[in-house]
Amino acid sequence: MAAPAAASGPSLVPLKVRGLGLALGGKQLISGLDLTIGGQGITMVMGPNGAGKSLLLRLLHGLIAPSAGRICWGGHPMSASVTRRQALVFQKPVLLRRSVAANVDFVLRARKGDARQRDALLDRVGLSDKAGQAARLLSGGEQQRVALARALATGPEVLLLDEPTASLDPTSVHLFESIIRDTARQGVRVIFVSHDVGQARRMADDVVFLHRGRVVEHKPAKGFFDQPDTELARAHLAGRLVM
Ligand SMILES: Nc1ncnc2c1ncn2[C@@H]1O[C@H](COP(=O)(O)OP(=O)(O)OP(=O)(O)O)[C@@H](O)[C@H]1O
Repeated sequence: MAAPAAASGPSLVPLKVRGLGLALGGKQLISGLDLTIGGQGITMVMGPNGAGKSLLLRLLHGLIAPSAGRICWGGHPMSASVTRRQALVFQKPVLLRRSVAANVDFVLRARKGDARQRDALLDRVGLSDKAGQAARLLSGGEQQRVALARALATGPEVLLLDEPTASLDPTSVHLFESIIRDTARQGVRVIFVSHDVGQARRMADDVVFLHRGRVVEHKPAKGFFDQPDTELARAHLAGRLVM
């Protein structure tokens, strides 16, 4: 399937997936999945509930091992050194019972980062004024921005996002999206799972549409939204696709 390219910018780590399969609990959840992402811009992953979007992100981040096939990032097969250059943000923020600043410091320390970098990261996610507060007492949107600051603190080449704004209000969503756009412009490959068609339209340079553990379409965003190739994608966009 053709992999699209968007605006010019710093070159991003390419992804090549071939014949990916995953069986769990006796069920074949992903099979024969091929995907090439080599262009610029943000890739949105869409598909109905249970399509395999979260499993695909976990496979791409090396959290689970495939039953078949291979995944190469920048020409390198999955390994600890590949995944160290990636970060994954989940729908529910995973934070330490510490202050906002300490949450970011914890990640930075492993990378020999300093307080100046932490302050810059908190500024980037709009949380400078909350640095001393307990992270777990922040609002959901603020906690998700702490999670994003922690992800960015790792200096990732690849940022994987699994419905990170699903429980945020529109203002928090807007802020989160603008940070992601800036991050992508600065040379980070962003792969973003979302159920929200409006968000996918706002964010996507290309769209990967999954159904039943397979890539059904991978197209530049405009083509996908204006003229999907398949009835499955048309049905999904119209809100009438069931598994
Ligand atoms: N550990 C597991 N063992 C067995 N089945 C699993 C496991 N994890 C996920 N599944 C199944 O795999 C399928 C794909 O799950 P996945 O979470 O990737 O879907 P998704 O596309 O992210 O869905 P949603 O939009 O609802 O979050 C689902 O049918 C799910 O029940």
